[in-house]
Amino acid sequence: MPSNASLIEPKAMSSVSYTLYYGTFIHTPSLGDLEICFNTLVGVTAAGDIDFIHKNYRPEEHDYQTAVQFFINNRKNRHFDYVDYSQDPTKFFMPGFIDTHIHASQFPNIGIGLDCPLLDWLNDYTFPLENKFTDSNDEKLKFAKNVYSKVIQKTLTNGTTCASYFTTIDPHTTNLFAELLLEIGQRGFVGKVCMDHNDTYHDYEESFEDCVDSMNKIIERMAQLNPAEETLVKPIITPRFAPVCSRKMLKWLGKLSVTQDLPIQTHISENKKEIELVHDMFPDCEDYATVYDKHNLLNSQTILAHAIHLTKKERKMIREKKCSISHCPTSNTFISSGEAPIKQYLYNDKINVSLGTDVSGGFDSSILGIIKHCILVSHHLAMKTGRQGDKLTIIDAIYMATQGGAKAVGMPDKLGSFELGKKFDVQLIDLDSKESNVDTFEWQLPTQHEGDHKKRTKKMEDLLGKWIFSGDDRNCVKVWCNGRLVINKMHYSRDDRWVMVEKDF
Ligand SMILES: O=c1[nH]c(=O)c2nc[nH]c2[nH]1
Ligand SMILES: [Zn+2]
Repeated sequence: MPSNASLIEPKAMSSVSYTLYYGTFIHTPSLGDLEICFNTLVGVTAAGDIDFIHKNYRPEEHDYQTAVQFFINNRKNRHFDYVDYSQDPTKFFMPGFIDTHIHASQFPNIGIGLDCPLLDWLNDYTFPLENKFTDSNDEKLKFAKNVYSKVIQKTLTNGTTCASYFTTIDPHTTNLFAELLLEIGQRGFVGKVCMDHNDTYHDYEESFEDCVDSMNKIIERMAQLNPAEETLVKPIITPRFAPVCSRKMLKWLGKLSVTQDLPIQTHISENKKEIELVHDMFPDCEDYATVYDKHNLLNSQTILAHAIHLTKKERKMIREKKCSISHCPTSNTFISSGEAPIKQYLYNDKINVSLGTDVSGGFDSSILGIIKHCILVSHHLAMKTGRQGDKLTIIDAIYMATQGGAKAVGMPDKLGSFELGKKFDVQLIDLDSKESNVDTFEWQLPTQHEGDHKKRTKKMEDLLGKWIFSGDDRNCVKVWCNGRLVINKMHYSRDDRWVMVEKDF
């Protein structure tokens, strides 16, 4: 938001419903930049677009009635909601989290397979589970529906409003997954896993021809599914990782990305044995990144998960091709893959980095959890290297979880922060929610009447630390996706002080 924001004239709008949100809005509009906006009034259209922002709006200083009147007159619309949390210092709005790497089909395996290295972990735990989604008879559809509904609900209740998912090789249950996203109300990129060369586990692979057929099926189905003029679910081209893909398939997928203008996601350089395997399988390619580049799979719409052991040359290539990295610290720790030097990627190599839960290599489906873990892992890396500069800050982590994620999924102008024209994909945090694990004391709260703005801001920054390190899903009390309220835990709360009124001024 511009710091000298004044009442901004909203665009003409014909819809009958409009919502004004008033309270503290916190975001990281650019890397290293945390903005805490107290007493901010945000207007959201029925289509879920932010079309009005007024920072530091004080009813007692401005003519509040006039401002609301302005809305009504300009819209010929007397019906709107007004939601006010401004009096409560423990409540604040944050952009919804964006999880840029998660395997929906692996949700039942959370917590299973500790310390099993990647290639064994895939054969022992992951491929057998994913294979259960194949053959779409009624039983399989029931199985998939159960798992997929749970993972969407779980991530949404943790504040994830958008995610880039891997499903399995199966197109039918992948389409079912997209339908569930729309029904439950989460924005999603849906990746049918492509793998036609699984040398170590032949039970779970597809032929090249089946892959082509399945991709056509999901592209066609998702084009039908979205509501008019909105893209809430979108296919994402998903070669699983180089070791299980033929050159023919990689080449076809690269071409498909261009002809259909579709994003790409895959894994890269997660584990040292995996890197050796790629060198053996693609001896003509200098490194792992070159394998993808040779097949036209690296561009500004590519998300590369893990990227722990990159060479300098690979980092340069990733930067030049404008790919994004999805950092998955929980998974990298759980299956002992390594510590990625994220601070260097962000600030020295100038690569866009986002966060991924990587369920179920990662055991935590909450991006708030991944924020904690990425900071702690970076501290361990700094202790090992002796470089203080390897430590990630809270601001870095929030950025990766929101605006960095928005860039990674190709929606930097629509998601990730509070700006005019962006979508209202938002979470309401309440540190004082029912059964909250966060303890706050009266003297730690930034109040309206705090004369000193700096002091109030510092107190809010401290509260952010409390939320990140001792908070959890219980503090994420409301979630909106595309302006639609999709999670509401405040129905029965004694402390529910929000008001929703339809006034006739
Ligand atoms: O963490 C991971 N999870 C997976 O499912 C996978 N497949 C290839 N490489 C992978 N890494
Ligand atoms: Zn993964």
